[in-house]
This record gives sequence, structure tokens and C-alpha cells, in this order.
Amino acid sequence: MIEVEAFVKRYGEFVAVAGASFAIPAGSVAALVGPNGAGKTTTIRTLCGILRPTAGRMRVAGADLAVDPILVKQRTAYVPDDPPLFDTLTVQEHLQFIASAYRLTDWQDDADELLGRFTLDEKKNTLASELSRGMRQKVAIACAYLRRPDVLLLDEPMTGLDPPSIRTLKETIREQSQRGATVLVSSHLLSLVDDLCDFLVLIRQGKVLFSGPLGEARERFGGASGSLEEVFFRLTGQAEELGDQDLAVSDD
Ligand SMILES: Nc1ncnc2c1ncn2[C@@H]1O[C@H](COP(=O)(O)OP(=O)(O)OP(=O)(O)O)[C@@H](O)[C@H]1O
Repeated sequence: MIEVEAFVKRYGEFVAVAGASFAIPAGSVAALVGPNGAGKTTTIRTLCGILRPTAGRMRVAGADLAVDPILVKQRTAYVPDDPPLFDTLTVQEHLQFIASAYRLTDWQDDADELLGRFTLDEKKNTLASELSRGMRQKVAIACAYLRRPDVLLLDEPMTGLDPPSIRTLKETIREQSQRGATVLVSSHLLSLVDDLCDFLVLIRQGKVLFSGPLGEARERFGGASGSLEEVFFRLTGQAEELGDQDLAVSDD
């Protein structure tokens, strides 16, 4: 579960997020979408405790971020859009490191399975510095999955992945949600997240234009195609005329 209430983030004088509120039910696969500079990365980096909110309240995986940030970090995995790996560790050593840092037991079979599914087995003894962009991305995703987190925050996870890897990513995200994890995916690839996600948070200029079930967004704003792309263009295009108030959708 992810609950965000009246979240404000300023960088100096600049307001990047201006009072965002939304609640993502546990077990959802939610899309966080919005134009460049909307505040998606800022929101995700705040949710996992890397950035401090200027104001507002966040509950992530059953814990209040302001009260128990360590618990939130234990229960949450974050994969940034350009994952920083350890150049001098191999692929296998990254998984070992995560297992030891988070005191995982019986992780080796899971690690082998993840390496196989993301076609990294042949690279398991390769240093991170010698991996391609997409391979680095897959190592970071495998490390996140290995921990079996309650909440997964994935910022542009499809960047650099080839079509088979995108398919694997989608399958594995669905599996994470089936085991109860809440997944928040930020992406500009609307057609790819369209059939993956069941919940939508759409933001623009730091304001939430819509939050609620994706089906509801499709019905109300998807036009004849009912696609997420149509929802995106209608909401981001009409927001000024309609006003944010009219577009806000409650989560109940
Ligand atoms: N460290 C920073 N200092 C000042 N302004 C920042 C900083 N980080 C982000 N911003 C600004 O905050 C706004 C939101 O940025 P953010 O990276 O959250 O957007 P985004 O929705 O992830 O964008 P994109 O889709 O382009 O990745 C932008 O206007 C950006 O320039």
C-alpha cells in the first residue's frame, strides 16, 4: 500500500510537487505517468526515503515515512532509471551482496531463477562495468526482486530493455503483484504499461490530475479506444479548462 497526502516538494524556490494526494491499494500494479518534469522521479525518490518531503505525509508498506524511515526502506525496493551498480562486483556478487545486506536466507535458487529469466546466466561472472545498459538494468531489477519487497518502485524500468526482456519484466511484475507486493511503475511507454497496470496516477506540473483504477480512467477519459494514451492526452490537454478539482477521483 502507498498513501500520499498533501505532498509538497520544493527545490529551493521551485515547487516540483504541489500538494499531491493519492492512495494505491496493496497488490496493485500502478502506473505513475505524466509529461517531462511532472514530478514523477521526485515523488518516487521521496517515497523510498532518498528525498525529504517539504510537506505532507507518506505511508509506504504499512509504515509512516516520517516516523519509521528504516522500516520503509526495509520493505521497499527502488530501481532508478539508471541504476548505479558496483563496477568491481560481478552480476552474481551483486545478488550475494543484496542477500547479505538484507540478511536473506535460502536465496540462491531464487537468484539462479532470476538470472535465467533475465538471460543473465552467461554473464553471472562478468563485472558490472562490462555490462550493457540493458543488462545493468536487469541486474538492478533482479536485485530488487530477490528481496521480495512489499513495495516496488520502478522508475522507467523498460529503458534499454530488448523486447524479450520487456516481456519478462511485465510477467515478473505481474507475479510480484500476485504475491501481494504493491508495484509503482513510472514510464512514458504508455502502450507498454497500458496492459500491465490496474491503477493510474497521472500528474502534470506537480499536481495529480487523476488517481484511481485504470478501468475508471479508460471509461471516463479513454474515448472510443479506451487506451491509456487517449486518457493521457485528454487529461493533460483538458486539465486547464476543467480544473483539477473536476478531474480528481477518489480511491474508494
Ligand atoms: N535537484 C533538483 N533541483 C532543482 N530542480 C529539480 C531537481 N530535481 C528535479 N527538479 C525539477 O523538478 C521538476 C520535476 O522533476 P522530476 O525529475 O521529478 O520530473 P519527472 O516527471 O520525473 O520528469 P521526466 O519524465 O522528464 O523524467 C522538474 O521541473 C525538474 O527540473
